Amino acid sequence: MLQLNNVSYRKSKSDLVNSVSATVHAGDRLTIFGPNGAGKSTLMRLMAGIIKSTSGTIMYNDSLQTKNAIGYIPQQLALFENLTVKEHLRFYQKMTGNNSKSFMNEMIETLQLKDFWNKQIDELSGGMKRKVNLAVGMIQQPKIVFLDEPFVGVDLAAKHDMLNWLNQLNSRGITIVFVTHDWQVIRELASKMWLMENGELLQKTTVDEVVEDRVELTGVSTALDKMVSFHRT
Ligand SMILES: Nc1ncnc2c1ncn2[C@@H]1O[C@H](COP(=O)(O)OP(=O)(O)OP(=O)(O)O)[C@@H](O)[C@H]1O
Repeated sequence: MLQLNNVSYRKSKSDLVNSVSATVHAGDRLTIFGPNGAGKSTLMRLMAGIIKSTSGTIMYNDSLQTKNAIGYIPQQLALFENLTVKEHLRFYQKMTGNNSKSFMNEMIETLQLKDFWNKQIDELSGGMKRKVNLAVGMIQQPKIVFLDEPFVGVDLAAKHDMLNWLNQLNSRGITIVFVTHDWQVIRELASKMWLMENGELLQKTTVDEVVEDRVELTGVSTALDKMVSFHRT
């Protein structure tokens, strides 16, 4: 579905992403894992087409070359403080041209947005805003979605709603690529895992292999080794 060939991204004389080659397949549930500053967000932004690689190529298959096929949900909330939840979703619905009532209803239902449907964004808690941020990013019904730390500050109940919906979408074929430091989310949402450090993609593995200690980590820092070992069963 998406293939990276020796992709690098250089800024201020350093390689934030260094010669990454990998493939994302249709239907994947992939997490990119690694310490702060590893280059995870930068790699996702490259894949989502938000920034352009300095060298190397990213090939998208035909299904990703259609309008609205690629979704990106940034870590920074991109919401208008003085619009209500309803106004937000109607606005983005118009912008993306996705008028599917059933999708909108499913989203409202699963994310339980009705509870604060007519509230302005500046009246919402951080966790509620995250739900709206997710809804706004998904309204175009992308074929692949990149989510950067979508669960920061989200309580367990809201997290459950969001995970439930993302898993539903994935079971209908949407490819999910995300970054998080939240291991509970990784266990519930990811199947594949890329381990990243210092701009390099060190290992392509699976969550099961990591938690069951079936992956041999070579050339990783103590920090990454610790981050992985903490979560072994
Ligand atoms: N615009 C920029 N210019 C220069 N350096 C940058 C820029 N954006 C990010 N960086 C640096 O690139 C490196 C990778 O950043 P990135 O945000 O991709 O890492 P990350 O793995 O997502 O980190 P975190 O887990 O903390 O979110 C960091 O060292 C960061 O300081």
